[in-house]
Amino acid sequence: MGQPEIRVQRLDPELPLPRYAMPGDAGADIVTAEDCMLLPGARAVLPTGLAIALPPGFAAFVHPRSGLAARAGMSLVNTPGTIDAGYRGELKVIVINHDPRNPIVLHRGDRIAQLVIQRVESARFVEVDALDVTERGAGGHGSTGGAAALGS
Ligand SMILES: O=c1ccn([C@H]2C[C@H](O)[C@@H](COP(=O)(O)OP(=O)(O)OP(=O)(O)O)O2)c(=O)[nH]1
Ligand SMILES: [Mg+2]
Repeated sequence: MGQPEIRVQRLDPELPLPRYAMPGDAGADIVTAEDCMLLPGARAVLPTGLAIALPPGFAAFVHPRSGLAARAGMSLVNTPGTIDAGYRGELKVIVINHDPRNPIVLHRGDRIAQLVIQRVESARFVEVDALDVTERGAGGHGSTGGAAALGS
């Protein structure tokens, strides 16, 4: 399959297009258009200066960056954020500071998240009276065991 082409509008012409840091990367980095200081536990909705037109049958997912997560405790509230194919508004990133002690300072132009472009299915939801029988059945939420014990 060829590389899909995605039209991007720079709402803020000084900021870069989404960019894969290395060839073959899954995530293309996107930046914040605004400075921001996140106190411990705080969140913010950050503009990116980008709008995109995904082709039908695609979605983009806004994922955290592991470096910022490991170094500073930053994540996204709704990770991964879902960008619908029909959305033409500005891409926003909903960041959160999970560090219990230290604030996180972000500057305009900092790479704060990464966009993963994926093909997705649009399903038909068909109502039935009963579902087919499977080995798992209704077991979930740790039903197969092996979960780490909670600390006391
Ligand atoms: O991290 C995100 C998540 C979503 N969006 C935009 C694109 C997406 O297509 C739209 C709606 O997102 P979602 O469906 O997750 O939010 P909702 O609360 O269900 O809003 P809506 O009722 O508009 O669908 O908001 C972003 O810019 N960033
Ligand atoms: Mg929605």
